Amino acid sequence: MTNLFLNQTLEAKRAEGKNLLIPYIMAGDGGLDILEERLAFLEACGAAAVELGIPFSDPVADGPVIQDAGQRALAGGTTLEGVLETLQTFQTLTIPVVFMTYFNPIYTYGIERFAKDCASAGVSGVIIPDLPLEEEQIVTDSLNQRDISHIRLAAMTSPDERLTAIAQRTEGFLYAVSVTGTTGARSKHDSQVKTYLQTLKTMTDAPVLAGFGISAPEQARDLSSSCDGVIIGSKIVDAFHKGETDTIKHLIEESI
Ligand SMILES: O=P(O)(O)OC[C@@H](O)[C@@H](O)c1c[nH]c2ccccc12
Repeated sequence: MTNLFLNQTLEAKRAEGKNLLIPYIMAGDGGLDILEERLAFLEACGAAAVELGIPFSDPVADGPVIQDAGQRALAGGTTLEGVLETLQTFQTLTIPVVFMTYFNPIYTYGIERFAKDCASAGVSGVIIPDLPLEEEQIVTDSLNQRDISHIRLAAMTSPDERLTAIAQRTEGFLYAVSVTGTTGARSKHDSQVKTYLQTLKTMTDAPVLAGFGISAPEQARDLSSSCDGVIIGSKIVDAFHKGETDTIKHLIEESI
């Protein structure tokens, strides 16, 4: 089963006529003791869900801002175990949290144990950027048994046939990677991005969110007009690190 809390929350925001906005933050950047406060802040700003990164030593798809945040989190002693334990201590999560983690930390932790602990920590979904469709079943089955959604990523370079398979299998939402390359703010997107987003919309009933390279409300609204919303990482990670919470509030409020 897919995660109802995530599905219903996204649906409710869409029914209000809002664009979906999912901020990415790195767990443990600034310490795990501020995580609860950050989730509450993002929810109050109007975020639909939060994508929580698990720091990893070899983050192949991360750009420099996210890599640095990961290094800070690792230096502060953040582990997958610690993140799960911290989430367990929170009363109830009133905003859906989805993990963004490479496969290696899950494998090391133990796939079954990971699914079980995510469920008891209230994690709604998981994004695993380096797990190809052909290899995913062992993880997907464990997640689905615990009602955790496996959110798939679509790449602009994939042929239509593969995109269709990804779009049909995705749970919760479809993460439409909207650049070729790593994460990080960019000032503009390829003109083909909107066509790609519209094509993905025809392939699935799940919400489609564009991510990578989005850092301004105009950009977010522009891309959202071709799908259901956007994911913003580097800009938000950087603003939290600098203590610029007003920037985050403004960015979210003006994007949705
Ligand atoms: O930072 P950006 O360009 O706003 O992109 C979001 C991104 O950071 C976040 O979703 C993410 C961080 N690491 C990833 C690895 C793969 C896919 C996605 C991610």
